[in-house]
Parts: sequence; C-alpha cells; structure tokens
Amino acid sequence: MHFELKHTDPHSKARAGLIHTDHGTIETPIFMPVGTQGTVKGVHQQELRDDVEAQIILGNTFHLYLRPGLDVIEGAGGLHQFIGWERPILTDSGGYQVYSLATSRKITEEGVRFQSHHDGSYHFFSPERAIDIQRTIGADIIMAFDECTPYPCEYNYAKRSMHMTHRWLKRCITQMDSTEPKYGYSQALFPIVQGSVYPDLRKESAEFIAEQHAVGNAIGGLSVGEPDEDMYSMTDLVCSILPTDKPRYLMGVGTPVNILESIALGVDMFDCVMPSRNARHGMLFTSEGTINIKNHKWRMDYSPLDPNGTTYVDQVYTKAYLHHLIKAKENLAIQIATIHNLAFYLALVKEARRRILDGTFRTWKDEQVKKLGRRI
Ligand SMILES: N#Cc1ccc(CCNc2nc3cc4nc(N)[nH]c(=O)c4cc3[nH]2)cc1
Repeated sequence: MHFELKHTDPHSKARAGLIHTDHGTIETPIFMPVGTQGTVKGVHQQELRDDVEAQIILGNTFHLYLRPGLDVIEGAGGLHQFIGWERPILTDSGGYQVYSLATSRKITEEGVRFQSHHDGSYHFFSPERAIDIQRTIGADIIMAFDECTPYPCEYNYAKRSMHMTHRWLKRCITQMDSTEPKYGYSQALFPIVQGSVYPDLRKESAEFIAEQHAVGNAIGGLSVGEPDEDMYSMTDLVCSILPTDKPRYLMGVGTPVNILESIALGVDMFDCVMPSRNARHGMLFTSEGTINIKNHKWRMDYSPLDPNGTTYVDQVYTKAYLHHLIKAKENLAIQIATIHNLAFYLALVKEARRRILDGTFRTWKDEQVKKLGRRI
C-alpha cells in the first residue's frame, strides 16, 4: 500500500490523495461504509460498488472472529472471497469492540480476556493474536491492537492506557514483521494515536506513532462522547504532528459536519455506522438537511428522496413511498434508506475532494456546514 498526496488546499489543511492497494486505488478524502459482520446491512455488494460508489469497506475482527469464525473465512480464501467484494477492505483490530461490546472483559499487559456476547464463551486477544486474526481475515489495511481509552477518564488513567497501547503497538509491529500475508496480496498495518483529550498526551502519542514510519496512521480514542470541540482540537494537534505524506484515518467519525470539519484539519479517511444505523431508523441525510421520513409530513409528499441525490433510489422513489415502507416495517425501506445515506456520505467526500483540487474547498465547506446541520 502506498499513498500519493496530490494536493493540499491553500486555505485549510485539507488534502486530496490516492491510496494504492492490491485491491485497487482509493481517492481521499474517503468515507468507508461499515460492514461489521461481512455485510453492510441491507445492501448488496453490487449496489455498494455501483450505486453507493464505495471504494473501501470496513470489517470487524472481533465480530468476524466470533462469527462466522476464522475457519470459515480461511476456507473461503479470505474475506474478499467470502463476501464477494473485490475492492479494498479495512478491518478494525477489536480494541474498541471488546471495550464496547463484550459481556465481560479483563485487560492485562498481556491482552484482553473477554466473554462472547453470543454464547458466553471465553476468548483472549493479545496484540499478536489480533495481528494473526487479521492476517487470516485478509484485509488490505489492518489496525494495531490498542486500548480505546474510555471518555471521560482521569489524566493518569489516560496516560497509563496510552503507554500500554504504545507497548502493544511494538508487539503488533513485531508480529506483523514476522508473519506473511496468507492470500498473496499485501496488508498494511496502521498504528493508532491515543491520549484521550489531554494535549500533552496526544502530542506524546502522535510523536511515538510518527516514529514508527507506518504506511498510514489512525487517530483513535475520539468520537467516544467528547464534545466536538475537543474532537477537533485533538485532531488538529495530532494532524500537525503526523507525517504529511501518509494518510490519516479518524476512527468512528462521524456526522457529515464532523467529516467536513475534520477534512479541513487534514484527515483523509473516515468510517462511521451513523449513515447505515440512522437509515434503519428512517433518518435520511439530504443536501437540504436531515429528514425523519417517519414524520407524518412526508405521508403524501411525492417529491424524490433528494432532488440532488446521486443514485437511482433518490430519483425512482418518493418520500411518500419510503414513509409508507418504513411505517409498514418493509425490508425494502432499510435497503432504500441505507443506499441513500451511504451514497450521500460518498458523494459528500467526493465533492470535498473536487473542491480541494479546484481550490474552492474552504468557502464550500463553510456553506455546507450551515446547511447540513438543519432538520427539515
Ligand atoms: N449511529 C451511530 C454511531 C455509533 C457509534 C459512534 C462512535 C464511533 N466511535 C469510535 N469508533 C472507534 C473505533 C476505534 N477502534 C480502535 N481500534 N481504537 C479506537 O480508539 C477507536 C475509537 C473509535 N471511536 C458514532 C456514531
């Protein structure tokens, strides 16, 4: 994997680039739809490719390891083969999911012991194990095994947690360097910056991660309940330290406004369950603001989902129809709403990239931020 920085906006820290992987090239800034269990819920891989125009999707080590299990994925020849997705995949290492999902978990220097939320069985993830599991899943970009520091937390807790993540990172790098890809294409390891919302810890963590000279770097421990201002200030500080010639991935972010503001701070990659999760609850992101399609006001509104929408669902289906489907709890409702929201996120970052390249990003971003926050 290698990153080509094509252009940096003169009026902000926004960048446009290309990430070259063995499964194809990704244009940055990019949004990565989340396919936790090997599927972006409710959407076919072909729709992801052709209608959403997704360039890379996320899988999840913690979930895939528990179900369907590594034997099933390895037997298929890796996750790309198993799910029929030929473009790039990134897997998160499980650090965040163990912390947010496992029934019980015990963290020691060695790793994390946890109980499956499916059947109560006990499991153990060490940094080495997390790398081996991601080798078996076969994603193009894999994440270091870290502790996502909870928010809020005391300074000393954040410091101890960050230093353990740094020790775990060294173990991940050693394990990565002493193992090979299993399916014949290369895999890249991204380290993850921690340090909670403490500037001195964030600086120390960003400097430590930068010293590892990885092919890409992630910013973790954010979008965990902290105020947006803290997310932006920590992101700005970390991006000012991370190398400019490597992609920066801000994990778990976020709303359309969070994404545009973070692009302006120098972030290149994003993932968030929000567009797909909101879709399942009837919350649509549109060019004029957010819509709750369950609201009675849409019952006889025969206008398209989004007149400026980029995919066929935006033109073919009306607000009234989707209102009916979601009220009737029809499966098609989730499919239409999810394709719409994901296409909205991909179109947003695609337009941001175009604006960065033609030098109009800053004013466009400020206009968008005003519109996107509106509820209609
Ligand atoms: N709807 C919805 C919705 C649900 C959850 C979220 C928060 C996602 N935030 C988030 N994901 C993360 C993953 C992460 N993975 C790892 N390995 N490490 C992190 O520090 C980390 C931090 C994260 N922060 C945001 C929106």
